[in-house]
Amino acid sequence: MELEAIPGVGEKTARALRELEDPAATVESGDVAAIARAPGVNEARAARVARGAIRRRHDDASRVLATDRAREVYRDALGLLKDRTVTDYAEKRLETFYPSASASRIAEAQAFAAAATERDPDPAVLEALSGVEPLADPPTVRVRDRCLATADAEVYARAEARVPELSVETVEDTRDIAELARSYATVVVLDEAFAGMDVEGDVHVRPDALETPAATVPERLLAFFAANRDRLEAAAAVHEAGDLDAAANLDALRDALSRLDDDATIVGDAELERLTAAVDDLDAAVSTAESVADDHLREAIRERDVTIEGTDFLSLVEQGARVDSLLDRELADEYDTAMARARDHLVDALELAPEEADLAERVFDDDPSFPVERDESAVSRLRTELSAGRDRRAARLKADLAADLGDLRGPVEELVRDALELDVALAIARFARDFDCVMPEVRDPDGGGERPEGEGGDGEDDESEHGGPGGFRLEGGRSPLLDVDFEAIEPVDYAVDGVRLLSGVNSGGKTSTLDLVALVVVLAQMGMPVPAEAAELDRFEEVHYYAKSQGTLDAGAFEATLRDFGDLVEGADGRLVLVDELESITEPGASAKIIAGILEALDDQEATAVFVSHLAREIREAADYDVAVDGIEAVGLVDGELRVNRSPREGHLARSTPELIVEKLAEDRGGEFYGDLLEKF
Ligand SMILES: Nc1ncnc2c1ncn2[C@@H]1O[C@H](COP(=O)(O)OP(=O)(O)OP(=O)(O)O)[C@@H](O)[C@H]1O
Repeated sequence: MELEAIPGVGEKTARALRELEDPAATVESGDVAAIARAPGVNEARAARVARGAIRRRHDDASRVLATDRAREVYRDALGLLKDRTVTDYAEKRLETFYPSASASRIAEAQAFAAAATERDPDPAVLEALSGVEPLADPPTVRVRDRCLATADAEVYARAEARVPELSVETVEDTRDIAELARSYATVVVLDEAFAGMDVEGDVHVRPDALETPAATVPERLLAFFAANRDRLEAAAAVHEAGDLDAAANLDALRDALSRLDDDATIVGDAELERLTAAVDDLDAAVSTAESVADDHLREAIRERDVTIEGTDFLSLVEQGARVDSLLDRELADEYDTAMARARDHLVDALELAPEEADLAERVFDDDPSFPVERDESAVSRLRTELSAGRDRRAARLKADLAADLGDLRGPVEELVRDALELDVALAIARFARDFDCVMPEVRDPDGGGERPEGEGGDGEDDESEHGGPGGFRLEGGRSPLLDVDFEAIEPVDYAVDGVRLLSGVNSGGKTSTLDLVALVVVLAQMGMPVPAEAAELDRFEEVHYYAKSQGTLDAGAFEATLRDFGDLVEGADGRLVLVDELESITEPGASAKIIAGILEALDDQEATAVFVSHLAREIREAADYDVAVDGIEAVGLVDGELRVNRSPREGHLARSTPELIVEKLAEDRGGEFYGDLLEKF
């Protein structure tokens, strides 16, 4: 796949993405964390790349969010979903859901969301999710006791790239290899040509060494698992808490992790621990053994009467002869016992194995002396033997563990990804539960689906080819973005096909209705469930939502706004237009005319539009066609408070707040003035 063909991926990003192991598959996977492993690509950029890949897959060039307010609603919708994630990953991954005009993309996202809403957001799973993060690549470990050797320049370059942990050395002949074997504990020769050579030391000819990194540098796998231990354990806990099928064998994973220390060394092997301790404690144990022998001899000498013959005494005095000979003669048995005790101490303290004990024997020789003296060269031989044993054991255990971890490497990647994706699904599930959502029906505007049925619609043309204006139908919609507790929100029913004016009392909920419609449409085209009892809508190409302007515009801003609407009415088919009190941009008379003109143009194009306005009557008069007006009705004034029916009534011009107040005064007070006033409405 040409990475540059993905919308939003330039040359630089493509170059970074090519550093990934399998760029095309990674980008297609939508795995934001995996994409973000490309150098210099942060998670926000990764989400954009994933979105671009989705667009490309669905040949989706749509830009549904056509205005600032529409984009704001999308951000709010996304925010509601993101608020329900546990991991940063899920937050970013949710950004790959965007309102689309592509039927296949919406269907794909709906399938994901529908499966997600089946999930049970179990608190134990959510708790476990808090420890899950994308797997990290630890920094390269340098291994200094092993090297790679080759005579081939190409192999050299490949080795440097593939196994950065080891030094790569150039060799020409076996002499060079023998030289290396003196500086490194292990030499791995990469060229077949050297097979069968006879070189002293730990030298292996392994032409496949670059293809089998687990065997060549087990440290790499160990470091990876050690660095990711917490994440792996958390991902395992998520699967267990949720009773989910795990991509990796969790027992095998736990067993492998229990053999691995945080610094990527081996733990839990008694033999390795014994050998490590023996090397570390060797000097101290030899000193203690000397003391044990000395104590014994000191005790023996103290309790012994020694008779020295005159000649011996003379030779002691005259020739400086050592007292050892005396010891040898007089205390031979005691000396043997002292030596035996010293050796026993060494064997016991260091827990030496029989073949090591043989070497320990030689640390204390049979030449009598007091104080007892160790044989340094024997100590050094013992140390070399123990260290070599320890290193051999560690290397074997590392290789064994790396082999086990190698089998788990792919599966744990999936295990963690599944846990993170579960967080995405659970966020959607929680959103759907928290706001009593339903999966909307998103219809193909060019036919196929049913037409929206407005209030009073007879549904007779249900089977007909879908032509004419588009629309939406909402039942029991409740916007979580309203400034009211969700439980206190009154459900709204509203069905629109074509162009409508929405009238209504002040604070009746007109703006809130536009917000609800925009939110439902944006969520629906993201493929998400929507906060309603039932919802169906045409798939809109663009959503143009204009919020109420703050006061009258000056001439320049007014002209700019008019130009916006000029572009709008000349735009593409399949638009949803939501406009809140456009009249506030200029004086009421002019506003009514302008709005009427825009409505006419939109009606001609069979767009779907809702214009909130207090000038419904004036607009209707100014328009050259019969403008449909819906109304949010006041049911009455109770204790000075308006009671409203939040669901707009179709074909009904709602009475305004002033009219209601005049009516109330006419009723309460009577008299000609209020009666005449009322008649003017
Ligand atoms: N469905 C609803 N359920 C509960 N309260 C609502 C609902 N819709 C609106 N409200 C309340 O009414 C308030 C006013 O709503 P909104 O701003 O939508 O009215 P409006 O008709 O646009 O008012 P205005 O004519 O002054 O612009 C909201 O802030 C909210 O508190």
